[in-house]
Amino acid sequence: MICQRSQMMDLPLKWEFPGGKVETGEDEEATIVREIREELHLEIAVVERLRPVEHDYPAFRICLVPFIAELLGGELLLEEHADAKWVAADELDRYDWAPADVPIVEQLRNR
Ligand SMILES: Nc1nc2c([nH]c(=O)n2[C@H]2C[C@H](O)[C@@H](COP(=O)(O)OP(=O)(O)OP(=O)(O)O)O2)c(=O)[nH]1
Repeated sequence: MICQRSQMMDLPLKWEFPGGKVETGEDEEATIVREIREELHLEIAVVERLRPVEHDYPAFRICLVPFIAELLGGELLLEEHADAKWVAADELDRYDWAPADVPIVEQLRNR
């Protein structure tokens, strides 16, 4: 699943993999499960951790930790994003990605 950031967010209208920042005391897997629940109203189970990617934006550096997850349930409701789509791995390069995501798109396309 790919999501389009809203006009109100940083990196407006760029596509990303849904997620968010780790909170104090939380591990990375708990973060992705919580963020997907909060942002999309979906329940997931983590299946695999992919290679993390570091990226320098003009104002900050980010480390993105990508996961493959299984969808367990829920009804999709977009709390923050402008759009969400299910796309095949070979369609990922048609979207205008947040720059930090480009190496993750490559990892997925090469699997
Ligand atoms: N979730 C997510 N964020 C990404 C991706 N690529 C990318 O550059 N980012 C950037 C955008 C943001 O600057 C940052 C994630 O912050 P966020 O605003 O989504 O996190 P959050 O939901 O925890 O929000 P907040 O607590 O700061 O309001 O990472 C991506 O694929 N997914």
